Amino acid sequence: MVDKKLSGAGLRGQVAGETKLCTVGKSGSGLTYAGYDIKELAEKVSFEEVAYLLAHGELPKADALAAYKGRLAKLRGLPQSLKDVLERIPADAHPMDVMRTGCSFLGNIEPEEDFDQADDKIERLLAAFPSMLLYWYHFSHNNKRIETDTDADSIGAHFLELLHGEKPSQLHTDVMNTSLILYAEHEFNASTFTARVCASTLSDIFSCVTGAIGSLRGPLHGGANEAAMELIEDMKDPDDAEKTLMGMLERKEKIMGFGHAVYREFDPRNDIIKAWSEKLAKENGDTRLYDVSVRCEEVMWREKKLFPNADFFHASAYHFMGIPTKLFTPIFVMSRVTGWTAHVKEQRENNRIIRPSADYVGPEPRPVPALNER
Ligand SMILES: CC(=O)SCCNC(=O)CCNC(=O)[C@H](O)C(C)(C)COP(=O)(O)OP(=O)(O)OC[C@H]1O[C@@H](n2cnc3c(N)ncnc32)[C@H](O)[C@@H]1OP(=O)(O)O
Ligand SMILES: O=C([O-])CC(=O)C(=O)O
Repeated sequence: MVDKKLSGAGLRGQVAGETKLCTVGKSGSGLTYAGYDIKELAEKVSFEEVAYLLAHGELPKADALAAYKGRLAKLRGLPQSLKDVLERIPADAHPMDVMRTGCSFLGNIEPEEDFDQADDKIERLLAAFPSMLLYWYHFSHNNKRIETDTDADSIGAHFLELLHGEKPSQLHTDVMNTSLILYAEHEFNASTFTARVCASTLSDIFSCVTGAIGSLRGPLHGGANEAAMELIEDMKDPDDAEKTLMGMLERKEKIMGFGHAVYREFDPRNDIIKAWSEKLAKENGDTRLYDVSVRCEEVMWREKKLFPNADFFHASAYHFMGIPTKLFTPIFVMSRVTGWTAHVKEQRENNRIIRPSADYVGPEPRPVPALNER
């Protein structure tokens, strides 16, 4: 991977701390979790193994994995007071706001009272996020109070089963597994940095994750998968896609799902999710969304040397699995909570409060005028 000139505003290229968790754009395919290449992880392991790796530094042995999955499965239920809160959130709320409120409320009723409870709280959040999201979704949209316990063997399958009310196919289970792996961790991205700043004040883990959800919500970060879907859904065919994009580029509009703050030539997660999107398109028997996405990729590279990031082909892949667009970014939360919380633990292990400085560009010192003189 070619080194990108990283400088300028947005703290770009500045080292803000150390991590053992992840490298972005350094070597090989450009993304590793605890030394493991993302491509190999996506091919060989489950999301739960990646979650364990991020929480504990090593991949689990078979018995540790079985115990971990067993614990997660038992933590899927929601307390009545949390269900009551979720029932008060209107159907037109953004589901990312539901995740943020759900996380924050759980921190009230099951608080982290001591840092040695961190692993238990991380497992609780990981297990409860899909339940929170879909309990709210079905109540607010279908007036239905769903049972959030399932016997699904994975978080991805649990999510799909709660969403659709039936067991997912193997293909859909595999796509969700890969998607959750791809989104799990990404060094000092904006939401993770938010979590680390919060952790550096020695705050509790629910506060760190609640803040991170707020940062992920924006369209320049996790919200781009939804924005990408809104872009491609109206494109009739590849030629229409090309025409739309050329117009947007001419008007200097941002194309969501393209570009990256660190990668320069490609995002290593793109090829992986793109391949799954193609498989899903074929299974669906309607490849329009996949075909227009491929044309968008070609046009953006030809015109601007911009490439799809992890979010772009996730849009079509999720759509093919019948996932409503507004639930796309919350799936990112269900996954990235593993990375965020691993960073919180890492920050706590070697902490100094994060407190940078600013260049002052305001007025020179001046006297305060009286109210009637302003
Ligand atoms: C999982 C994730 O969070 S991945 C990121 C998801 N976000 C998106 O997809 C939103 C669209 N993309 C973007 O806004 C940006 O590429 C970001 C926020 C991801 C990175 O921002 P930066 O690091 O500032 O981008 P970078 O320095 O590479 O930008 C270089 C130039 O390309 C332009 N550019 C970058 N991305 C895009 C895009 N998607 N569409 C159009 N132009 C773009 C920038 O405006 C900039 O032009 P300028 O120098 O004339 O201002
Ligand atoms: O690293 C970033 O800036 C954004 C990103 O791709 C991620 O968080 O997955």
